[in-house]
Amino acid sequence: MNWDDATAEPERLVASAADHDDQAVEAALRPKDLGEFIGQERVRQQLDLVLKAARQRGGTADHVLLSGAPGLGKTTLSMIIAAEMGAPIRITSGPAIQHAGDLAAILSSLQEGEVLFLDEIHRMSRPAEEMLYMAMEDFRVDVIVGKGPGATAIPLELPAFTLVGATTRAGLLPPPLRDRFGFTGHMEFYAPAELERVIHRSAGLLDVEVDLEGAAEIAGRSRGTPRIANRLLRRVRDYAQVRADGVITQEIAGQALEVYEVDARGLDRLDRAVLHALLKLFGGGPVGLSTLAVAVGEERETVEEVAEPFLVREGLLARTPRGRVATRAAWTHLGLVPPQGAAGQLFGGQGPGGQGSGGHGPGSQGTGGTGPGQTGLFGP
Ligand SMILES: Nc1ncnc2c1ncn2[C@@H]1O[C@H](COP(=O)(O)OP(=O)(O)OP(=O)(O)O)[C@@H](O)[C@H]1O
Ligand SMILES: [Mg+2]
Repeated sequence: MNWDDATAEPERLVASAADHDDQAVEAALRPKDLGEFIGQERVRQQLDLVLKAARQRGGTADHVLLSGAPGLGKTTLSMIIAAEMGAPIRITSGPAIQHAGDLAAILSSLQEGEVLFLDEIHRMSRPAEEMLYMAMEDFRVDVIVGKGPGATAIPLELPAFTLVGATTRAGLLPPPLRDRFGFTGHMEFYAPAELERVIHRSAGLLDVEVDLEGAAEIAGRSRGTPRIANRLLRRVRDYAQVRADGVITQEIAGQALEVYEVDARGLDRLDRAVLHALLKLFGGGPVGLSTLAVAVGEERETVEEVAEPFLVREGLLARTPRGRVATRAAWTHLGLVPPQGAAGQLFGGQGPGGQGSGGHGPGSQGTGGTGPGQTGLFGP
């Protein structure tokens, strides 16, 4: 399999970016209004107020910026904003707008009150971005006609519109752009119980039967991401249909995801290969990224950008100035016992496996430290 670049990521069942198959079904699975949208309580409540207030005033809603990891529902929410405002929506993306002229053409063709959804807004070109500042603030743009000393700026009035910008990297937005949004919603990863609701809802729409434990099993492996939950549900459905009576139970979900190599915590083959190398070959680290990548037989970038973010988020791996280090939870997760004196065993991490103050665990011999991370390399 090819993990070499970002485009390879969707080949993974646990990739957070949409693949071809997702695109085909996502439209059908998208919640249509705020009431149907699961989780993200804070963003949902705040947005509800913003939209209700705008409706009461009979005006257009303030510009909205949505930030968060792929697959958490930014596109879905932008469509909901338009639906709640009873407004049409125009969808485009930062990379599609390379020239200011492209943006001017879109803006000038908007209807009054229309929602303009600008996905990956952090990837817009500079000149387009500058044009957007004025458009957002004054509903006006200056279109430059001609070149050099003869160029003139022709002011163009725009209809009032609501810009909904989406980005996976809010930090990459220039402050002047960020400041022009009236409301910023930061989307968080979903709790397992919320993902269970997503799965039950999607199962209903896909006409699949799933019981409570079956949904919980899939939710636990979905990395906090509705898109992954929906994808795993579809794969488990296949298995249930071919190998069983079509009903998704805990047992069926577990068996199916074992076939697809997605483990109980949502790690796939690549994630486990990285952890396995770190633990078995380097005693838990610290080890440099390049060395680790060679051991896994992958590119440095693949390990760093594809596997590590989730491992770090899960508290299984830590990036330290001395190199990559496995946490206690990593040893537990792979069912391994840390060797004596390994640095990795002294790094507690925050994972559920990182208990280790009791003095009887495999990693707590010796030094009398009261908790993980207090001795050895990472001690005071
Ligand atoms: N809160 C939610 N409730 C139910 N389903 C959801 C929710 N959020 C997302 N989904 C489902 O997850 C899938 C992905 O959502 P969406 O396309 O909105 O993500 P995104 O944040 O725009 O991702 P990307 O950054 O890749 O564009 C959709 O099929 C949608 O139905
Ligand atoms: Mg999207």
